[in-house]
Amino acid sequence: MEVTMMQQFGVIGLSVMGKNLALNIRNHGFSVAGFSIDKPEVDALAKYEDDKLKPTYSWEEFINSLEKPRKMLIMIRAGKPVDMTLEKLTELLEPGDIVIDGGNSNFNDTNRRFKKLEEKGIHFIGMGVSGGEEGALNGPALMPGGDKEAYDKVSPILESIAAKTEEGVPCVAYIGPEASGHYVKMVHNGMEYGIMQIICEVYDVLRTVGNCTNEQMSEFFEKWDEGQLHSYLTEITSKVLKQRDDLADGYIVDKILNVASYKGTGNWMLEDAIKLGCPITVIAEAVLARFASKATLRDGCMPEFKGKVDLNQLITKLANAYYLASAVSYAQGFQQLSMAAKEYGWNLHYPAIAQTWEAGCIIRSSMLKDIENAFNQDADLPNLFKDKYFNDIANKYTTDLEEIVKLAVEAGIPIPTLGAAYSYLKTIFNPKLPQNLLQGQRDYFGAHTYYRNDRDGVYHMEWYTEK
Ligand SMILES: NC(=O)C1=CN([C@@H]2O[C@H](COP(=O)(O)OP(=O)(O)OC[C@H]3O[C@@H](n4cnc5c(N)ncnc54)[C@H](OP(=O)(O)O)[C@@H]3O)[C@@H](O)[C@H]2O)C=CC1
Ligand SMILES: O=C(CO)[C@H](O)[C@H](O)COP(=O)(O)O
Repeated sequence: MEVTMMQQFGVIGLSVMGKNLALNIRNHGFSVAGFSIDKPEVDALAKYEDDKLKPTYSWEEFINSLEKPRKMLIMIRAGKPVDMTLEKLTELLEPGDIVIDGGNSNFNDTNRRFKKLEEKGIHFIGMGVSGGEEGALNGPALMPGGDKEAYDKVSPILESIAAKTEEGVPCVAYIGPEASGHYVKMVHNGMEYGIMQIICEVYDVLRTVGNCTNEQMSEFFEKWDEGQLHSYLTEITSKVLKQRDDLADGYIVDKILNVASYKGTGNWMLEDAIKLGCPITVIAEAVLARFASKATLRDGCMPEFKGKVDLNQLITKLANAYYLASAVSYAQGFQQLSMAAKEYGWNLHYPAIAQTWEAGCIIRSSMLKDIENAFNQDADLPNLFKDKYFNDIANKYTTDLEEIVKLAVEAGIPIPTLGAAYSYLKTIFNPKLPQNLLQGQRDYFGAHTYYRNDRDGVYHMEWYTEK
């Protein structure tokens, strides 16, 4: 009698991410079934079929191939497709089954779906996944949130497929209840937007003020990647800059249209920052810079630097400015996480979150170890720059950031994130902000009241006599 082997895990959606995650799971010794509504995607997976990898061609075949309680990952386009998939799954699943949504879903959607599936006894995990195509296959960073009980049942698979830190720790940690996992991924992506835009501005200063060639810039980023600026984004920037065009002469970076696209996770972070009142200025500028790249009139004069600089000094200052501005992007991300945790009642463990990002993901960098250390020393750190290491780098590098900002202004180069990082640092360490005047204005026109800096209580000034 033929015995049908049941699969330990299932993956729905076999595009770049889903297919590679299915292969990663199989490569780690777990049996996996794959399904997509798109038959060619299943056919592509079928090329790897073996006793641990089963392509399936219908919802029923997929569901019936899974061991109970069923454990599965949805890896499809975020938004309506996820709702449609969950609707189909609720017809077929049983209480106790576990569904993970690994796409970049909006955390508000995840909260809604979590509650809806909970009513049916189905466990729902909203899980951020980072690492792109390559990470999905060889080790992504995973940010699961939802039922802890359900997480414990899938954690052996997740820990096994995740990237590992230098110390061998899997880049996956249970984040917390409800949509906290997708929230953390959203913040990851916001910081990613921030650091990517910072790098673009560094590139702009290098090419305009430093008059550097693509090959030179590529070498600088390569060199930086060997030091404290070591990060995935530094590394790939070096590679992007030196890539030759495959359709014409020259470098591909000079042919790529300079209009930024986005799928919107950074935008969502900004939306929630506004709701929470969180000053994520660098990330906000990075989101807006993508919009601005579409809105530009393109008919003004090109940035031009007429002064003289010592290239070696420029490189050193730029490296320091890049490092410090990246620290601001991370600091703002963690600030939003702590404000969200309070607002939504989540007990987030910041060292574990930093550790999850140390390998496998797009924002991995050597700075994340310093962030992990900072939160290990003080779990309630109100701002990363309160930590000694980050306070020291702010003291050490703010002058260089300031000089880069001045050079960029002199050359007419827009520096929304470098400028925002500078202003943020000048704000958080400033005991003499000018918002006393703003409070006076508000009280003048709207009787909005103000606090005083010399005595307790709430005050209102009779600014003028009624006519
Ligand atoms: N690409 C990346 O680097 C990363 C992506 N992600 C996230 O992972 C998820 C998957 O990403 P990726 O692999 O790039 O693929 P896409 O985001 O391009 O989504 C394509 C997949 O979604 C499926 N799909 C679309 N509509 C439906 C529907 N109505 N019902 C069922 N399936 C549907 C597609 O099937 P069909 O071909 O039939 O349309 C295909 O399998 C997304 O949420 C993405 O944001 C997360 C981290 C990194
Ligand atoms: O999640 C990701 C990386 O971490 C995805 O690549 C995402 O699409 C990036 O965001 P955007 O498309 O808005 O640039």
